Amino acid sequence: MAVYTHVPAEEIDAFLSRYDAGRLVSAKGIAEGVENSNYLLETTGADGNGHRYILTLYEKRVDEADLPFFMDLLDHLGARGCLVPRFIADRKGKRLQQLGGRPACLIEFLTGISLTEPTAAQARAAGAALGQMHRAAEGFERERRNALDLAGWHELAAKCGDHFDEIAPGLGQRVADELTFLDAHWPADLPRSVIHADLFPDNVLMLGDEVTGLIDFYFSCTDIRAYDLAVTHSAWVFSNDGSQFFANRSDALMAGYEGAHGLSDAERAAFPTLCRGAALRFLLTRAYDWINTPPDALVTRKDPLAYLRRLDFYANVAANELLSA
Ligand SMILES: Nc1ncnc2c1ncn2[C@@H]1O[C@H](COP(=O)(O)OP(=O)(O)OP(=O)(O)O)[C@@H](O)[C@H]1O
Ligand SMILES: N[C@@H](CCO)C(=O)O
Repeated sequence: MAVYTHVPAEEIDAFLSRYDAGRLVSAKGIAEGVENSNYLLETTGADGNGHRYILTLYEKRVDEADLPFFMDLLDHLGARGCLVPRFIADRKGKRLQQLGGRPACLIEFLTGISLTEPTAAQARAAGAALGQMHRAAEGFERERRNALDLAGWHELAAKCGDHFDEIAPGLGQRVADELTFLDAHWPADLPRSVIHADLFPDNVLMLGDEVTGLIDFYFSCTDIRAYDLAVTHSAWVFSNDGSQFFANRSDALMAGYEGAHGLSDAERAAFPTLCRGAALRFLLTRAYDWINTPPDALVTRKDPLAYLRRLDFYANVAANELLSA
């Protein structure tokens, strides 16, 4: 589920009256996602022909002060041909509103479905879309620190403290050892740019093998560009529980990215380490949520061990198994 804030239809209709968007026909809470409250709105449309929008109410992890960064980024990417949803302005030009006591935005609806089990062809298309996004991001001047960088992982690990071993015996020591490895090996001088930082299959809308939209930029930030590919790799090329690695998906994702953007020798050399960092990042956020979300909460907790398995894989794999020729 992801509707934390329930807003009556009359309030949504009144909210819509500030926009050239028509009147509300229906509002449905969207079950997918865990971070924010999302509604799919059907309206009569400004021209009476009917229109769909996404209404997002920002919950715990999105800081309202960051929203202008995300808005400017999606404007920049959209203007350069990326299929990303724009934030819609009301008649006074305002895009950030308040609704149900939360910061709220009306957002362009994109068609397509989120995948749960991508094929190799779909992984190739996702790799290409990420590469195109990185190209389109060139020249974007704004910066946002990645709160979930190596320093952030240390902070998160310290917050989980003794609770790691409640998830799996020995997990605390494994995380500590991995942080020691990454402190010693994390690359310092690779190209940086704005990155998506969470391009999981559920954040890529597709029709068949074609990407129709990249969504959920709420972790986007400035960091090592190839780390974005490592995050995407960790999310697209394993079974959900992390126990199986699919070489065909991995080769396709990497080939898709290389065709659209390319990797330097230094980025290729650092790629296995970047993947270890990506696996640790999601292991840590999932472990933190696991420890801090009651088992009977409405939201489904994501399994941290699915990312421990990926971490083990990346720590042992030969680099050439990850990098297509
Ligand atoms: N612009 C859009 N167009 C069409 N559907 C969208 C759009 N934005 C969101 N959705 C739908 O809403 C769902 C949840 O959106 P989103 O992933 O942004 O939520 P979230 O709570 O921020 O999620 P997450 O847990 O992935 O961080 C998506 O899986 C998708 O089905
Ligand atoms: N993509 C994240 C959750 C949302 O950021 C995960 O699967 O852990």
